[in-house]
Amino acid sequence: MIQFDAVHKRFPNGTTAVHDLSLEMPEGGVTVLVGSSGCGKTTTLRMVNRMVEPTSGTIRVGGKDVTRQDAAELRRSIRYVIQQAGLFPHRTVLDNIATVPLLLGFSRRKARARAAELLETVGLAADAGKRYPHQLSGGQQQRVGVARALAADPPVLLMDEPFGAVDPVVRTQLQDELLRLQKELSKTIVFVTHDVDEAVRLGDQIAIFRTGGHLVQCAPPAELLARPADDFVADFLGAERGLKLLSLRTLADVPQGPAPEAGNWSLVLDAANKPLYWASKDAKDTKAAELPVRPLKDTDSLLSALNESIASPTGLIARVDAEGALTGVTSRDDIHAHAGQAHTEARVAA
Ligand SMILES: Nc1ncnc2c1ncn2[C@@H]1O[C@H](COP(=O)(O)OP(=O)(O)OP(=O)(O)O)[C@@H](O)[C@H]1O
Repeated sequence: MIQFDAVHKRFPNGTTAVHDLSLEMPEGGVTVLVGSSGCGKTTTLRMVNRMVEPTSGTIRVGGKDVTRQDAAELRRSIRYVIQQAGLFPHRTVLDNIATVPLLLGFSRRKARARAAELLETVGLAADAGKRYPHQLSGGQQQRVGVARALAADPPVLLMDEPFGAVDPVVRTQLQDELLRLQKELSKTIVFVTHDVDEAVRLGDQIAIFRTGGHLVQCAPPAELLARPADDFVADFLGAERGLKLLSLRTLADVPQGPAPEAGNWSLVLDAANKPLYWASKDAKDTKAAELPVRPLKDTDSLLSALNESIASPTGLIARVDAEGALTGVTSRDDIHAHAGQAHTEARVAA
């Protein structure tokens, strides 16, 4: 657990970057810091491992006041991942990752073996290890950055806009990878981002700051979206807050029925019962004789389901199991009803 208790940071030029911050970041959870530019997110992050010293107040990691600990030692148990990955350009990827195990006293052979393992952990092919950072894409470099941070097996990871410099598709992949890793490793992660969707996706709790280093609200994503503390938070989360909330709910609880003949349309399956497309039985409708179907699994979100039900010519979504075989269909009305219920529940729980 990381605890901020009445922490204040005023820089020598008179700027107050963080104002009277009291905040708990639970062990093994992801706390995301968001807010407008210059609101003190990075300063907050950097105070955890003493890259910036607070002017007053106390920060404890695992119950220990950070100012009473040796800064170098502290930084070994708290790794820092930044946007451009911060790799050494003249060292191979493997050597970049092995840097930390070497510092920790591993032999060269063991350090490289550990680095090779980590390369695999973050989803990179073994041959990427022989390349130099500039020979990798931005997304791959970012994975190397994460692998290097994990090399010391630190209990705490500080991540400052780590996925800010990659395109949206790669960004989603990196977020998936982080969520997968986090399920296995349960690190205490503090993550700074400008992207509300990223915050909702990754955060166990989200702390929203406003200019002057004021914490406005800290809550789990569903609570924040259902009950923003004030207009600032509501504006920050955006007009589609309701839809964002649906991204947190899965289809698992939504009932499904057998695939009916839906008006002029029927769902065509292959031999393994996998949905292929919607087929029109109307001979005049030749232009739209076949329309694509995007089947969804129980783990898909209510937001994807809503989206798909709007796109579907029948208003029905096809539900499949892990192998992709049809399990049933769900109507747009059922999805709407569940979407409404998700909102009511979130408001009541908040
Ligand atoms: N070393 C410094 N000296 C003086 N002022 C600083 C220093 N570092 C940061 N600041 C100021 O403190 C405030 C908070 O900065 P910080 O970098 O923590 O904000 P941020 O929320 O991370 O911003 P961004 O989203 O733009 O990265 C800003 O007004 C910034 O200009």
